[in-house]
Amino acid sequence: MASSSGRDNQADLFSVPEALAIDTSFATANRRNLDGTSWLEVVPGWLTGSTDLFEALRREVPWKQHHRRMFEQIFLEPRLTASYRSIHDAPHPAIIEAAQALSDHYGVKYDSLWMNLYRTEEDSTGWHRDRFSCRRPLCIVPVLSLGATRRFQIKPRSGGTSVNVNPRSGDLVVMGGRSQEDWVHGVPKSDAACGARISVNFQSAEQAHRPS
Ligand SMILES: O=C(O)CCC(=O)C(=O)O
Ligand SMILES: [Fe+2]
Repeated sequence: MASSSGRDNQADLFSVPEALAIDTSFATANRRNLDGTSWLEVVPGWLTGSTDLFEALRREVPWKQHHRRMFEQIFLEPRLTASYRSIHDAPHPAIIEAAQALSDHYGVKYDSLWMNLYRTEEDSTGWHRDRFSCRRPLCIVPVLSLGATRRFQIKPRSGGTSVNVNPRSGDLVVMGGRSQEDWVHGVPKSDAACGARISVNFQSAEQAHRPS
């Protein structure tokens, strides 16, 4: 009897959702230089309890699919997006806490958000620079991944092989230095079936030269 109730307790323990928490020490941060002036940092497990945050954002954010004009043609973007011009309107308190931790750590005031919802492996973001949110040569752009693991790629604007990372739910990917000037990044479609992924891009008026 004792052992079977012990087992039950253990099963209960494992089903308890992890509390939402941010590693404000950035202890797992791993920075690599892309070249002499650009860098990419990955912080595995930066946010714990990310599944709850993923579910809340998926449910509560007013996701929309937008058209985009490219080469005189109009495309429906292969993903859903949402933007929050003020961090104070963020759809979950953990996002505000995350922005504060990022601002403290990277010395950039993150005050607005851009989010992507990749519904399935068919959704993607093409190669691009964050031109409108980064108008100064040196920028630091943190991107928090939630939900399914997808490939994030970055390659020199002038051509060359890409650096690939596969951020898991709760991992942070940070582009820094001249990476928005000299590099392009994207999230390609996946060959393997997968669930939904949300990426939260932290933006800053000071990097966009916008009055905050
Ligand atoms: O989903 C990602 O990891 C990156 C998204 C991105 O680069 C963007 O929205 O500008
Ligand atoms: Fe981007």
